[in-house]
Amino acid sequence: MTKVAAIIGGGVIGGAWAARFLLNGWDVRVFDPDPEAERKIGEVLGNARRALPSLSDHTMPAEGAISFHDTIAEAVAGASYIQESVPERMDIKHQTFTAINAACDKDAIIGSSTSSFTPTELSSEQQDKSRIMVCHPFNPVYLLPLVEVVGGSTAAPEAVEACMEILTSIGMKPLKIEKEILGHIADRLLESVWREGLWLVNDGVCTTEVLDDAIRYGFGLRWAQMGLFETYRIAGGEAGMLHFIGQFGPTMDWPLTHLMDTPELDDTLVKKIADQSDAQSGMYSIRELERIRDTNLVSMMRALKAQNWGAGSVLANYDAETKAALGEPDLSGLVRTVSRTVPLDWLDYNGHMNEARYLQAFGDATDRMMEIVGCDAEYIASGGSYFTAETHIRHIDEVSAGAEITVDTQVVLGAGKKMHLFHFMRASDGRLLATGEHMLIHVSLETRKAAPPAPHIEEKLVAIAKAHEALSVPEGMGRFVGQGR
Ligand SMILES: NC(=O)C1=CN([C@@H]2O[C@H](COP(=O)(O)OP(=O)(O)OC[C@H]3O[C@@H](n4cnc5c(N)ncnc54)[C@H](O)[C@@H]3O)[C@@H](O)[C@H]2O)C=CC1
Ligand SMILES: C[N+](C)(C)CC(=O)CC(=O)[O-]
Repeated sequence: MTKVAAIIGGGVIGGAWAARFLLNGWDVRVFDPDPEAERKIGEVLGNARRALPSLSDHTMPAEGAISFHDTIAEAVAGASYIQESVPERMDIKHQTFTAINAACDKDAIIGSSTSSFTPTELSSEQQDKSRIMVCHPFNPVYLLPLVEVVGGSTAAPEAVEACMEILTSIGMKPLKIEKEILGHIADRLLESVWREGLWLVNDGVCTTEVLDDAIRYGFGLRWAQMGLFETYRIAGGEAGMLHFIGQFGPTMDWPLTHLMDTPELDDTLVKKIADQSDAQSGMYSIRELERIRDTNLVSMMRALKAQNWGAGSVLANYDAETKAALGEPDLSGLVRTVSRTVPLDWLDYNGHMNEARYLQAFGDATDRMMEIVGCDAEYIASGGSYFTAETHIRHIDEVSAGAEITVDTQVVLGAGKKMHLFHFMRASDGRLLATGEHMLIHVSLETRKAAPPAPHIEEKLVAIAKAHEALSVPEGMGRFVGQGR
């Protein structure tokens, strides 16, 4: 059954929530009084379609349908999840929750994007407070996994759990915050850095650009993968956190910060900041800046996925789920071993998928075939595996970021220590993009030498190879470089 989400308020944050749900297969119903809302959300969706599928190594669910509605009552009809993202004003939030509560399904989860308010404040005018909670996301919501989920003393624990499950299923990392407090956790941290930044620009210590450089060339990279405490533990050397605090604790009493003090945001300071920001980034439109940000985030998060670390482990778990949803492959004909989108970081200076990525996709296809025959992580840990001995790739057609590609695999030979595979890579319109022919040899990981596979693996491989004898010999098999066409 199609799942339905309602998005109430479709600005910067609501539009990106809409994209996150839609691209995860949910139908999305939007209410926003802004006559330009549909255009703006359309543009955010365009950027999300370009970036989000890049994070996964498997095809995402088919996109849901988006619709725009004239009232909150219409938008929330039939929705099991409702996300409020109206302006950060308590009067508007209260009116919105009243309208939502009057019309929504009685067991629908209602999340608020509020960056400051607590669930107790948000639900204070509602009879039923049990399904209203803070679900505070981070911009861009369609890429960044974190959502601070705060049920406070008003939301029902089972509603909070149900909410966390939904957010996990759309590839997010719901972080349950047990104690409600203004600004939750992350914005309290961000605000102290923001406040200090305003002072440094106000006092003429640096420009907006120098300040941003101080973050992105240094501690920003550390924070992205280890946060604050783990980073400082390492900074304490072998003695760790105790030594770190021993050494730097006393500096906390030095006048290094303005903390609660804010410079007066008068016209002069606002103009100074806006002018410096224009000089720094005014050559790009906001949509261009979003695309630059998204490409960088995708590359960084994919790097973390390869390490199964931090934000990357959320992606790895999401991929495991999408892969499991594919079910068991049919082995009687060509076997589907890869189905994915070409990610943004696979492009090169020619504006198409780089040659090395063809091998990466074929390598993934081989890994999948190994898994199918039983050479999975558990078997490899027991000491057996396959090594690739020879590869021949033909680059037949080009493909660009965002394109859907598949790899189908023929087992040419699967007897003894040998596994001879022939991969066909195709675009979604059926174009043959490349072929990959690979000879793999089973090895003992102890001796690092050729060795027979376990009987259950050879049996399965032989059975697939036998079934594939009915397929025609792959065109191009056994070709050599320079051979005429
Ligand atoms: N911009 C950010 O970086 C973040 C914002 N948030 C939170 O998200 C919420 C929305 O903020 P933004 O998207 O930045 O604001 P925004 O100004 O971009 O969008 C607000 C949207 O709400 C619509 N709106 C106004 N009155 C409405 C009503 N009565 N019913 C429905 N829609 C209405 C507006 O037309 C606009 O499209 C706030 O609670 C904010 O604290 C959370 C995380 C990050
Ligand atoms: C500026 N802000 C407080 C609304 C920012 C956030 O709430 C989170 C973010 O995305 O930075």
